[in-house]
Amino acid sequence: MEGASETAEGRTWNRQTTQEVTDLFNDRIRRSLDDLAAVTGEAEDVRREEDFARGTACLTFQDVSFSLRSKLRQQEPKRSISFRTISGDGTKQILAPISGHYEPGNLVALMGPSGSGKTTILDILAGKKAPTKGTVHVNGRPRDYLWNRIAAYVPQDDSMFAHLTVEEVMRFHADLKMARPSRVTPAMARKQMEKTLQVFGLSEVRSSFVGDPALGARGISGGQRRRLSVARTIACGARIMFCDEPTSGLSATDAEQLMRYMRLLSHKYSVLIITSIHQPRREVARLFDELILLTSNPGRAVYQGPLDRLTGFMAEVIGHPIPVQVNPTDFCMDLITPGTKSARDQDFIKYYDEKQQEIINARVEEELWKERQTTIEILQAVREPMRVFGELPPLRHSKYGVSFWQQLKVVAYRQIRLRRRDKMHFLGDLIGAVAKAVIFILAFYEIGKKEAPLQSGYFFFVLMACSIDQVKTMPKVISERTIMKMETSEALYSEWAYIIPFTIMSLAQAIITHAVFMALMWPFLSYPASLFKYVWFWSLMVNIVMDSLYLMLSGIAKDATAAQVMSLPFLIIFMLYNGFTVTSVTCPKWLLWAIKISPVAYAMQAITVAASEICVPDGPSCGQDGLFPAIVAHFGYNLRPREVQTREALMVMCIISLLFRAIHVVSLKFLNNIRR
Ligand SMILES: Nc1ncnc2c1ncn2[C@@H]1O[C@H](COP(=O)(O)OP(=O)(O)OP(=O)(O)O)[C@@H](O)[C@H]1O
Repeated sequence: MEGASETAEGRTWNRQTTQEVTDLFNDRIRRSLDDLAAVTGEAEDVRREEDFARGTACLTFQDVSFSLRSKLRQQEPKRSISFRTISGDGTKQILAPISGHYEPGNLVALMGPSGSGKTTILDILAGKKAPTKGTVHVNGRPRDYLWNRIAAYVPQDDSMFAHLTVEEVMRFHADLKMARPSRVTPAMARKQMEKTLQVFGLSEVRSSFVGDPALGARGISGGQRRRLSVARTIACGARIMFCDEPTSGLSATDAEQLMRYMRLLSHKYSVLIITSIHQPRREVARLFDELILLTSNPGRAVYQGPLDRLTGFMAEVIGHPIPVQVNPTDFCMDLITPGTKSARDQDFIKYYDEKQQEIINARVEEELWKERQTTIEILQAVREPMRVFGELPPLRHSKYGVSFWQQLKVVAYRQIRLRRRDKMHFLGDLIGAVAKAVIFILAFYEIGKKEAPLQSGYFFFVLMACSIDQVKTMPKVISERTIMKMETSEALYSEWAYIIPFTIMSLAQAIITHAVFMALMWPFLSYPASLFKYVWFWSLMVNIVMDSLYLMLSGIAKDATAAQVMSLPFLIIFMLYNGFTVTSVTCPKWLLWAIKISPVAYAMQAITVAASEICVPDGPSCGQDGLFPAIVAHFGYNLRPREVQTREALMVMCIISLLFRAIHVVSLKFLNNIRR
């Protein structure tokens, strides 16, 4: 198919039979694997596939730097601070200005000692972190809203849902990033995914759960998680990829296989891949085309250029020829790591500042003026060869690869699956509801036959139990949030596609478990059935409002401990000013607002008033002592007509709940972003 006219071929191919399309597709898959076997790191080891190497993107960055406001200045004596890292205005330089230009079809290694700013520069180039100064351009233009459609990022930590299989993780990403041509059947897509899994050595574990050692959920190994993290990103078909230490935790053989595939990808399809890596062995190092060497204190570039020129550079410029039997990257790292016995970082810096920087700056200036494809043109070009396999949906002018409905469908389906799989989550809730019901039955058995004041105590404790019921969900919601943040920062889906199904499902779960609690407990209380709807409804309302509170805090807080601490003032106000222990009669006037916003107070009032009407001396067993009217008066529940009270209670509870949920949405969108 190489070299043919795209439109002519496109028309011809579209007239092909389904069998021919399938054969073509399978042939491509097979050839990819054959090509991988040929990757050696020699020049021309990989042949560029012209048809599928369209839509190319180069990356240019100019004087990119990153600094932080430093607290060290106030804490440490001035002499102990390196003059190079803390400037006069108290900022700490993490990354000194660096410029560069990288062409498509290159595999670029980013190396440097720990803390030299490799992650920082990757984050800046990938658009995860704003630089303090400097600009990043793609094809000579600032990155636009379509950036995440052509770029992908593999972070250092592999945050994934424990209860998804390897295959499902892969499919989730592909379904949200790639539009599938009409004649590519699910079976064909699966075959392609299997190829990727095979390349990454994951075929054997394709049906295994990812797992999470922190949660005690068994799953694939750490190295397999790392490979999956890279594989799912690669499967998204990005034109520029950033990988933060993709080989960490991998065996030498696995690391080599991974980097060989990256070389294949970059050379065959003209993808630009920039990856940080810690001292690769010789066989891996030779797979890279370009090298960016950084040193630390502060992080700064000391060499930028082709990797195969490193040996000459070391001998001629630095005056340290690389011994034949020594790994060149190990040798370099020893020299550029400040503070070591063999450190020659100052020689590197001197040469870089005096000679190399000027050449790089001139190149960057020149490249920025060249006319290249816009992002939308890149996306159009990438689609063209795909027409071989059928029609594609219209190109979306959006940062997301698929429509909102498709995002919603894929994300909701995953959430349903996770809830179904994470049996302990739902079952735990159900068991909790049953246990709570048993405790209440033991404590309040036939409470309906007892004195009215004791019955008020029962109402109060039901509401208390419903108030703190959902507090346990916060740690889980926060850990899910981290994954969601990671995924939305990659523009896999919008926050709404996560929030809508999440809200519906957590609400449904709360309603079901609350109903179980109430239904189990009620028959043992000797209350008339007519009171059930009031106790059930108002305690459910309290449950829902408090659930919104915990969700809001889970969106705002940095971690679960912070969320629990932040919940205390709310719990004190809502649960102390509850119209029972503190009533509108006993409360100081200036604190009446606390009762006015407490959902527990409204629910307590509504249930007691309903009980006073149902539980009368001549009526059902409850309230035979005739004390309910006195209790209603004592707590000041009779100050306004019941309809007004009900309307006000519903309004306040709905407003508070909506307010909390709105803050939850805003915080999910804007707070706790990944690496900003
Ligand atoms: N937001 C931040 N707040 C505080 N310190 C930061 C921040 N970002 C970066 N740093 C500091 O900047 C330095 C460089 O960090 P970075 O993670 O980029 O280094 P690295 O080369 O990737 O390190 P490693 O190889 O250990 O992953 C480190 O000392 C780090 O603590």
